[in-house]
Amino acid sequence: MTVALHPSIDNGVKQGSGSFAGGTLACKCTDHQVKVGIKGDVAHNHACGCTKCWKPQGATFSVVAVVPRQNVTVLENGDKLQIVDPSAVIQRYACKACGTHMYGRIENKNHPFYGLDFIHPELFQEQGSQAPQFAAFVSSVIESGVKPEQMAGIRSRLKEIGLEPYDCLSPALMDAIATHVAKAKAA
Ligand SMILES: N[C@@H](CCC(=O)N[C@@H](CSCO)C(=O)NCC(=O)O)C(=O)O
Ligand SMILES: [Zn+2]
Ligand SMILES: [Zn+2]
Repeated sequence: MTVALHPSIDNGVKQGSGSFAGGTLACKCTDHQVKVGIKGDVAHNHACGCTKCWKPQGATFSVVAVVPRQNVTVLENGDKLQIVDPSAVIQRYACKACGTHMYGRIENKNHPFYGLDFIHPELFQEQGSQAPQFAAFVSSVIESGVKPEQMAGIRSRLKEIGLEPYDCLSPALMDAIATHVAKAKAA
């Protein structure tokens, strides 16, 4: 049986249009949906195996990307949003009724990713946003109950669909973090 990763990539990774102008994220409620407007395309879209990123029912990975925080606007039913864990680096705003994470925000101005919000592109009502580029925090799925002996199959399936598996972030993002830290130390 094929390993299930996430419904939006289990049948293969669908490439983005390359000209996605933005759209609206909607939560899973059947009425009074929380809606969040996003300007422009997402960046660094990836499958994430960490325990903190929101996954739809039954998924092993989340699919999460970043956008500039000024490109994120709560459009409807923002009163249903609450921060999942105020002590986390990424403050994830979730719908109180259905649990869907609508956006995650970093408030620490010294964090390498300050200024970027984390969103889940599968919640777009529109098609064409950037496709996932890699898989991050792959070993972390064990923390959610995946057996270590399943990891070879999971990594193999990720590679098969074109998502290189990493146990932290991609080399490019890890380099960006290290560069930020080095500059902060030098200052
Ligand atoms: N093993 C841990 C890893 C959690 C973790 O460090 N997650 C990253 C990536 S989330 C999006 O890629 C992170 O930056 N977390 C900060 C936060 O979640 O606030 C686990 O699985 O929990
Ligand atoms: Zn909801
Ligand atoms: Zn994550």
